[in-house]
Amino acid sequence: MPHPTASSLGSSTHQVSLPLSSSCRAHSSSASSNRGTSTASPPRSSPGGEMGDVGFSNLGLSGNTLRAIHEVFGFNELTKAQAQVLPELLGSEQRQSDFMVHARAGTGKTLSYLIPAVEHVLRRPPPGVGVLILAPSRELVLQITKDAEMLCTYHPLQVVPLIGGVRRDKDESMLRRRRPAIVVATLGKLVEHFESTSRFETLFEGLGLLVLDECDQLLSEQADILRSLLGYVPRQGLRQSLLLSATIPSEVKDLAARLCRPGYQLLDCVGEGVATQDGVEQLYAVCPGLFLLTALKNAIEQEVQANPMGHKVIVFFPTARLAGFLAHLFREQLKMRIYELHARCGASSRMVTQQEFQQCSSGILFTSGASERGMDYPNVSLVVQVLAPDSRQQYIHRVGRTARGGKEGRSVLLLLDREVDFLQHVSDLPLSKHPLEAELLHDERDHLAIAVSSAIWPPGSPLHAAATGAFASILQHYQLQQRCVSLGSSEAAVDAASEVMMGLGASEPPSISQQLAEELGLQHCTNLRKIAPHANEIRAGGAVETVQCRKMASARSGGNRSAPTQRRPLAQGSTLRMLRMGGPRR
Ligand SMILES: Nc1ncnc2c1ncn2[C@@H]1O[C@H](COP(=O)(O)OP(=O)(O)OP(=O)(O)O)[C@@H](O)[C@H]1O
Repeated sequence: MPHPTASSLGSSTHQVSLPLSSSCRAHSSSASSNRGTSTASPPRSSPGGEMGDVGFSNLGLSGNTLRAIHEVFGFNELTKAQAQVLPELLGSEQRQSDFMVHARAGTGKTLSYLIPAVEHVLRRPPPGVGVLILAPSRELVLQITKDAEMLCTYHPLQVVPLIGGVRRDKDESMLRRRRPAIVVATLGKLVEHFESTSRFETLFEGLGLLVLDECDQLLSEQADILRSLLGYVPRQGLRQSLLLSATIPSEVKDLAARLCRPGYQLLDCVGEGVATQDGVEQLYAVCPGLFLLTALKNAIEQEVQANPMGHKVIVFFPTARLAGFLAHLFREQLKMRIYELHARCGASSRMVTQQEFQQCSSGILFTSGASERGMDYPNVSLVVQVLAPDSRQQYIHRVGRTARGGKEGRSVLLLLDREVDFLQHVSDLPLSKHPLEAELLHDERDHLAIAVSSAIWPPGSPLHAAATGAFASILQHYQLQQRCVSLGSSEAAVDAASEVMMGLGASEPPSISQQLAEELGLQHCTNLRKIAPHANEIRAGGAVETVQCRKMASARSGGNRSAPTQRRPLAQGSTLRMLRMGGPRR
């Protein structure tokens, strides 16, 4: 299929911004969402003070939409953000205007666009798909689909998700069978269909509404692919666009202005106010790399002890490989049950984990980018961020996974001592030093240091391979992604990554391939061990673990890879224990 010319993103329009009152703070219902359960619940009463005073019944919605809001979601009143946004969006079709919505995380943006979307297709039944909703991750697409289906419970409208990891022929048969009015998709999967599936574009000829959820991420990180997509769907003038996010930096406003029709409106529920939701206590602790694991374990432990039956913890890592390695380490070495969800998990396991973590009353999830935006896990009591986030926006979205819907929660940021620069980027947020920082760094009789000693994850073991991949991914993170922390030099990035790995129990920093070192601009770093390319190389999670490397490692450990105690660190004290001597002990 020929590639149509890209349209709207390239054209320029002028922007008319109509900021609303900035008095709209992030208050919403304390009622928990029905996500994660399929049963309808009775209407919930709204908590005084948390909600706006507008009822859904005042919006002039169709009877079946209203019934679903009351009976399936159990909501009566709009959140304050919804009260600002929904009347504008519902009345906008006649005015032919596009909208950008800026409202804090957890304030109900999803229903703010789903309700107008459903009313739109009811008023103007499309020949094919009438509403296309784009979101940056598979998990978010599935969550939005579920909400859309709940909202359509009493309407004969079908919703279909299109995400990576599902075969295209399966998508095609679902589209043929269900004939959806609403499609929710990740950009990559959608463009793949437009490029490869016969007559796919005809489905979208009657598209009247395009929604970009987490628009700043789609516009900045997926701009090229978004531009391709816009070549396939009806032009700007023929459809309405709604763009939403909890973070809309000014450069994104400029990009968005090109996607929207001239005269688009900005509905700003945050204004000059604090960018994070009211109910979240935000703390940070500064840890030497060698104590990172201790701080993480203690932060989780404190939460479990405070809330044995209802602790729900999300731990964010900067990379999928680090999340995977730590999940493995916690399970094997610390015997803790950990949910794991990141880009390196298979598609079906991601779906299962998402559902399980949504439904559990207590649990600990180790994750990375896949969960940081839009995900609505009910009752998350603690969010931990390990290492400095890449950006202010990332920090805000991650914090937004707790204290949603007017509830309360805590967030703890674990920064390396080299990363304190990050705090400048969030100096306007109510983030304070953890009052129990010293306790977080305390490892009773080096219990943890011993437990994670690398002697019991010898070269050749899955944990060793995962550690090698995690190390490479941290280097990649510092060299290519981290925009808020300047470590000063490539050597300092290697030192930071090495320290983290030693803190996680490695007896020495892993090595990476010469090729990867060159790709990351680290080939001249004398503090980095590099392995020359080898014919028998084995890809081990992004780093290259060669047969030669394994032989070397095996030789170092006495030639017997299956004998974990060659270096007897448990008897003599682990490398980590020894390295920590003189560190913050208590
Ligand atoms: N009117 C309402 N009354 C009570 N609860 C609501 C209402 N609207 C939404 N909620 C609930 O509030 C929670 C957060 O809503 P939602 O996921 O739409 O937030 P969001 O603003 O999209 O957040 P994010 O920026 O993280 O994507 C959900 O559990 C949702 O079901």
